[in-house]
Amino acid sequence: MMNQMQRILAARRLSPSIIPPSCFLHRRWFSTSETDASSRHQKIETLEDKASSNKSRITPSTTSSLNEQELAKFSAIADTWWHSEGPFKPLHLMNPTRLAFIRSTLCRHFSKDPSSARPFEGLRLIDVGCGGGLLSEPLARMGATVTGIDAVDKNIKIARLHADMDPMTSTIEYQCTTAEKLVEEGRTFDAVLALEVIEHVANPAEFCKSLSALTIPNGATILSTINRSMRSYASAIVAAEYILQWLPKGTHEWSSFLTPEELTMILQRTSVDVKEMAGFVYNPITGRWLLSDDTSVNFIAYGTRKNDIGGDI
Ligand SMILES: C[S@@+](CC[C@H](N)C(=O)[O-])C[C@H]1O[C@@H](n2cnc3c(N)ncnc32)[C@H](O)[C@@H]1O
Ligand SMILES: [Mg+2]
Repeated sequence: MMNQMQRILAARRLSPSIIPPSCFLHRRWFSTSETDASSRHQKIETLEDKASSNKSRITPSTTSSLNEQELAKFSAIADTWWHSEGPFKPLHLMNPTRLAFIRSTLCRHFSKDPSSARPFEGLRLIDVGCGGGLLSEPLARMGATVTGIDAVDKNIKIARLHADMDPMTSTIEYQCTTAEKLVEEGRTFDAVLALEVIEHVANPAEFCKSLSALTIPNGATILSTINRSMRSYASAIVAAEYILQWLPKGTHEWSSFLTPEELTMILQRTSVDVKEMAGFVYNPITGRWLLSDDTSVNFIAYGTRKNDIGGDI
């Protein structure tokens, strides 16, 4: 019998029919100066041409993913990464739920035993935008060889200090750098994860291009973010920042959010096929996050990187 997780994942398996027409594209997929329809259209075609003419090798991104204003927000609260009641409380609470999705999808993808204590043994994972290492640490405990990168040096210092307190996590390679720089260095990983990062980068399409280039052919890519919906405005911004004050005011820009369809399309253009998606739903009574098929606010996506000859695993 299917358990709840399997049912959700099966329900969210994506078909190409959900890909929206280009008229629904969000302006932030493209550089902010290019807002007129014709230049947008040209940019889509250029991306498509590149994708089809060079499926096997994604050219490194020439655009920086850094948004200095966003980075300053994280730098200002870097000391609080491991305060479970501080500004990162929602991420602490979300961790078991997102790890359940990651364990389930990566174990299936790499034919690993999900009931093993160290199912990720032998896998090289990168946690892009790792912050203080909330995700990198459990991934290392699950046996993965983990690289954690973040554009904020203070975050990396905190992450390293914290990881060094436990021999299981002291093996994590932390670096203050960006995905695009690692692409230039020719680094690749079995799986690339970027959780709650894309809504803070300067150019989501270029950022995804770098994530794809960091993923080995037939590897896995996992991203989580916040949907651009009326519900997310009410809960992720009004409630979380102004009413409950879980997050500092101004943490999120609603217009920077991507819908699941937009994220799917961006990833598809960078040779990553989104296979599964799930929503995270907060239960205010239990104080827990649950995996759900409701992707209207928080959601997570798992995709596979096409292989060099254009096929899929
Ligand atoms: C909301 S936090 C998420 C942290 C971590 N991924 C997690 O979920 O626990 C976003 C992180 O992304 C980092 N970041 C933002 N833009 C980045 C970029 N272009 N390259 C690398 N890191 C970035 C920030 O410094 C911050 O630590
Ligand atoms: Mg965020």
